[in-house]
Amino acid sequence: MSSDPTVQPVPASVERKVDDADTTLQNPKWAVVALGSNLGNRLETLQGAVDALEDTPGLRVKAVSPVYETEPWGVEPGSQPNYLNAVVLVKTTLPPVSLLERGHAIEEAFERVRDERWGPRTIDVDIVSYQDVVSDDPQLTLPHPRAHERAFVLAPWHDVDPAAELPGRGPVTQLLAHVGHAGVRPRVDVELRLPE
Ligand SMILES: Nc1ncnc2c1ncn2[C@@H]1O[C@H](COP(=O)(O)OP(=O)(O)OP(=O)(O)O)[C@@H](O)[C@H]1O
Ligand SMILES: Nc1nc2c(c(=O)[nH]1)N=C(CO)CN2
Repeated sequence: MSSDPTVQPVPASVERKVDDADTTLQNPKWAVVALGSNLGNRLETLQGAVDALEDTPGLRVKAVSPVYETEPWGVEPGSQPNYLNAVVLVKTTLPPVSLLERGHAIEEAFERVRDERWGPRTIDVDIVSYQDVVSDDPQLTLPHPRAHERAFVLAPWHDVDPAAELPGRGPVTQLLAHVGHAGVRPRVDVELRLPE
């Protein structure tokens, strides 16, 4: 019994939202993040992005792939410098859109300039997949709509998780066998550190 007029009942919709948030916080999800750089000190920038991801509240970097030297995909051959690419496996309590926002903030921190489609960039942070979420929202399409055709994503991902599957597309092993390794080669002379 409450006679205090300032105590309002909590609406069921608010209770549900709080419960959902609690469930998310107790239930970290796996996500796969692809990193690419073809301007500036590419390796330093990739490491900076890995460290910035790890510095994110609610996110832990669980695995960092080998680094690949890759030919620019989707543009005129020779029109851009080669990329360094890598893939990072993370466990996070952030919802997908917050993970995307964090990726954009990291791109901004590295002064990425967006002018042309698939233009050269200091850093690109793409959300390849978020658990088994499938979404065709253009702001955040999951899995990434072009990941299945990109050896520069599939090869490093396969290295850190050979049993991985791309939701709706199938096992990464099969997708990689289909696209082949042309234009991507492991850079065994360099590596990214898994933050401590
Ligand atoms: N899975 C995703 N990961 C990252 N961005 C996404 C994703 N799905 C949709 N987007 C949207 O795509 C927009 C453009 O992203 P970006 O500039 O990184 O594209 P891009 O890297 O040049 O090309 P691509 O999308 O082919 O990798 C972003 O602002 C973002 O809202
Ligand atoms: N090799 C390579 N090519 C690309 C890359 C990339 O990361 N690596 N990213 C692109 C836009 O996301 C377009 N083309």
